[in-house]
Amino acid sequence: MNMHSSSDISEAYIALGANLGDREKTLMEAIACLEEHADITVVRCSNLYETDPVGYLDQPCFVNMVVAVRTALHPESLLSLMLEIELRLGRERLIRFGPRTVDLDLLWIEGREVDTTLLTLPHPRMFERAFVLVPLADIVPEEEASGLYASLHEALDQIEGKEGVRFWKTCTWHGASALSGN
Ligand SMILES: Nc1ncnc2c1ncn2[C@@H]1O[C@H](COP(=O)(O)OP(=O)(O)OP(=O)(O)O)[C@@H](O)[C@H]1O
Ligand SMILES: Nc1nc2c(c(=O)[nH]1)N=C(CO)CN2
Repeated sequence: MNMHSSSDISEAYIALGANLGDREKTLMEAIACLEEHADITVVRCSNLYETDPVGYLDQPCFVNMVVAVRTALHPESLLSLMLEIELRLGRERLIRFGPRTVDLDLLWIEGREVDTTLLTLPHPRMFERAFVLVPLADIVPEEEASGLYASLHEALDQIEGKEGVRFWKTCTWHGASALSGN
């Protein structure tokens, strides 16, 4: 039995990044893993951007994107699923801000502010990062009630480093069947 009523469902934004291996394939696999979960529906995907590394410079360019999901999961459960997906896809934590097969960051959940040792929402560095804001702007609707649209565009107007974020490809995500070939 589904224990969640539709009023428990909120929209969440998740940033994805990869700079090792087949970056696009890994990002599509990460989206498939999210969608596989019974309580998550991926509703929008940004374009894919190739981005210069920020923070730790001696590493390959990243591919970054953002997805919007609708979910009945609590924020902490969503985060632990995201960490599990990173591990499943081969992520190792070696250098802070360093190279990674895949990274999933929980950016924003409508109406939720969290500040615990495991989770901070909104993500504390999201408004400083062009590699997050540019793809996020692809998929946040202007009528977004929470004010995210306004905050994001205000930050985007002022932020430096947008030239390090280059459109690469449109997203080819068309549901899990697209990956399995079914
Ligand atoms: N909003 C959030 N999204 C993802 N992780 C978060 C968030 N808030 C707190 N964390 C915590 O941060 C820890 C480290 O995350 P991670 O290794 O992905 O950091 P990072 O990618 O190196 O740096 P950054 O967080 O700046 O992207 C996670 O284990 C998680 O508990
Ligand atoms: N361009 C880019 N740079 C980064 C990224 C990322 O996803 N893209 N992630 C980091 C770790 O949080 C550190 N630096």
